[in-house]
Amino acid sequence: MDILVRDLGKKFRKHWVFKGFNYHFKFGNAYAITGPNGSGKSTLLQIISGFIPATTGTLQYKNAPDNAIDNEDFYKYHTLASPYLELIEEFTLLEILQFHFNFKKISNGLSIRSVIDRLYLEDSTDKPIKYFSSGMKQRLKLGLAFYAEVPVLLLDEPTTNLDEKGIEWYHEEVTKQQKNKLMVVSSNVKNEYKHCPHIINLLDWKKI
Ligand SMILES: Nc1ncnc2c1ncn2[C@@H]1O[C@H](COP(=O)(O)OP(=O)(O)OP(=O)(O)O)[C@@H](O)[C@H]1O
Repeated sequence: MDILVRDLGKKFRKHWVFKGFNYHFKFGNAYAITGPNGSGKSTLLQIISGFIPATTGTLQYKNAPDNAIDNEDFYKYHTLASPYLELIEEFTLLEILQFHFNFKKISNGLSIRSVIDRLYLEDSTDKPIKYFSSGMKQRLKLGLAFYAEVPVLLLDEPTTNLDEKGIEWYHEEVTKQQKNKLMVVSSNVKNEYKHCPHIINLLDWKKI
C-alpha cells in the first residue's frame, strides 16, 4: 500500500499547525516524522490514520498503482500505536488480545499465546490492563500494532516508557517488519527512528 498526501493542512481554531504538506509514502519503506514539541507530528499521524480530519488537502490510499481504496476502508489496512489511544482497562491481557485479533488478522504463524510470549507478559495473562505498569501498557500497544497482518504500521512516540529490554525488542521488530510494511514513526527521539531512511521535518511545513 502507498499513501499519497496532497496539499495537507491542519488548523486548530485560527492557528495553522502545518500547511501545504505533500508526500508519497511507499510500501516497503520506513519514514520518520520529526520536529520539535508542538510541530504537529502526532496531528499528522492521526490525520494519516483517519482518526482526525485535515483542514485542507487530500489523502489517497493505493493498494496497487491504479487501485485506490476508499478512505473509509483504510482502518482495515493499518494499525496505529499512539499515546492518544486508550486500552480497554477492564479487559485482561488475554481478553484484549482475543478481542483485537478478532477484528485484525493475527500475523502469519502467530497465536495469541506466542504474542504473549513475545511481549514477555506470560505472568500477566489474566491480569486486568488497569493494573499494568506504563511500560507494560506500551509494550501491549506496540504488540497489538506489530502482530496484525496489515500493510501499514503507524507508530507515535513508540518507545515512551519502555525499559532497555523493551527498546531492544522494539528495534528487533521494526527492523524485521520494515521490509514488509509501510511504516511511519512520529518522534523526536533519534533512537526510535534510527531505522528510518526517510526523515520528514515538519518545520519545513510550519506556517505562520
Ligand atoms: N484538539 C486540539 N485542539 C487544539 N489544538 C490542538 C489540538 N491537538 C493538537 N493541538 C495543537 O496542535 C499543535 C501540534 O500538536 P501535536 O501534538 O501534533 O505536536 P507534536 O509535534 O506531536 O508534539 P510533541 O512532540 O510534544 O508530542 C500544538 O500546538 C497543539 O497544542
